[in-house]
Amino acid sequence: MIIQKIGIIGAGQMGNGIAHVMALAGYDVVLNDVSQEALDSAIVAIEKNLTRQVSKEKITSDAMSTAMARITSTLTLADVGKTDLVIEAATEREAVKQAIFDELLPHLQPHTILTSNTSSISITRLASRTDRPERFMGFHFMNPVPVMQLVELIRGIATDQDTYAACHAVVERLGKTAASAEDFPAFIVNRILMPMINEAVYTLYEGVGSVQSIDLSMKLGANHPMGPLELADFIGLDTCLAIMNVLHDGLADTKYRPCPLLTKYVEAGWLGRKTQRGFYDYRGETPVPTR
Ligand SMILES: CC(=O)CC(=O)SCCNC(=O)CCNC(=O)[C@H](O)C(C)(C)COP(=O)(O)OP(=O)(O)OC[C@H]1O[C@@H](n2cnc3c(N)ncnc32)[C@H](O)[C@@H]1OP(=O)(O)O
Ligand SMILES: NC(=O)C1=CN([C@@H]2O[C@H](COP(=O)(O)OP(=O)(O)OC[C@H]3O[C@@H](n4cnc5c(N)ncnc54)[C@H](OP(=O)(O)O)[C@@H]3O)[C@@H](O)[C@H]2O)C=CC1
Repeated sequence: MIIQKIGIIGAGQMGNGIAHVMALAGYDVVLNDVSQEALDSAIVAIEKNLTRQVSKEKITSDAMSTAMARITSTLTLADVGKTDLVIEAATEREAVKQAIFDELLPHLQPHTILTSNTSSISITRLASRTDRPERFMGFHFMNPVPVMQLVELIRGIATDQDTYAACHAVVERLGKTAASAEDFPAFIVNRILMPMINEAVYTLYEGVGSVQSIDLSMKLGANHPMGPLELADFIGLDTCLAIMNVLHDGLADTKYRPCPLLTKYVEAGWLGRKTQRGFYDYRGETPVPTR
């Protein structure tokens, strides 16, 4: 099947990154969110990130303006229904995603493929609540989307081969690489990455190291591009906690117990970069550790 028009639900850091790479690859994009403010900030972020690519001579300014012209934004989910492929990238809460699908389904064309960028939630369970489990799958980008090469593709129990092949072809047109993951809690990347981040928070909680020494150790001692606490702030502490809860509930093993300190930060609304405060405070010129 030919995919040309792509609907993206949720215009946060992932939604805007997905819109960016899709438009640059020549797809028409319809970007949806619940607030005009979120849509406006997404367009500003896409412009800024494309400009960065132009200044580094990765893309031409013509390619940038063509890509910007391919993106339309809307507050109405019905507009998203008129696309060939929908990628849901709203907040990592199952109830939020299910409510979106309930509202979207009556507007979808019969051929539309429905996918979720979820970091952890069961694709089979999300699909079972829709009218098209065979045309539903996980389409999991990594952050920052314009930079990271990988996309995890996750089949639910009912996903058919045509759907998988169509999504795989989109990943190839983006110039990215697909890895196939089975539908178990948090799939591959987050099954491995998130317990490491959670362990870094325990290391802080138990006083083994400060924010700075933990991040420095993993950057200089294990050659990670970002320390685990810096990365947690980058991903969003609410998203990290949500993923740990899915692992803990779904695999019923205490090794996935979210660190109480991670819960405390989320309860404080200190969600990392997106709220300007997390394990670091980003309100000044340079990030300052909060512990
Ligand atoms: C939670 C989940 O479900 C799954 C996940 O996504 S887990 C998170 C996965 N992501 C990671 O692990 C990211 C780890 N961090 C990194 O790889 C790097 O720190 C980073 C790529 C984010 C930034 O790298 P850096 O060297 O510190 O910064 P910087 O030099 O500014 O950026 C590197 C390149 O990316 C580009 N870049 C960074 N962010 C960008 C963006 N949003 N849009 C476009 N380009 C971007 C820069 O222009 C730069 O390009 P060049 O190499 O051509 O110069
Ligand atoms: N952060 C990361 O590193 C990664 C995240 N993901 C996944 O991508 C998804 C989005 O994450 P991320 O972009 O980081 O989150 P953000 O918090 O940055 O963005 C989520 C966006 O979804 C919006 N939203 C909430 N409810 C609805 C709704 N009913 N309809 C439309 N939009 C809605 C939010 O609006 P408001 O703010 O007003 O609530 C917000 O703008 C999650 O499933 C996450 O697990 C996947 C890979 C990496």
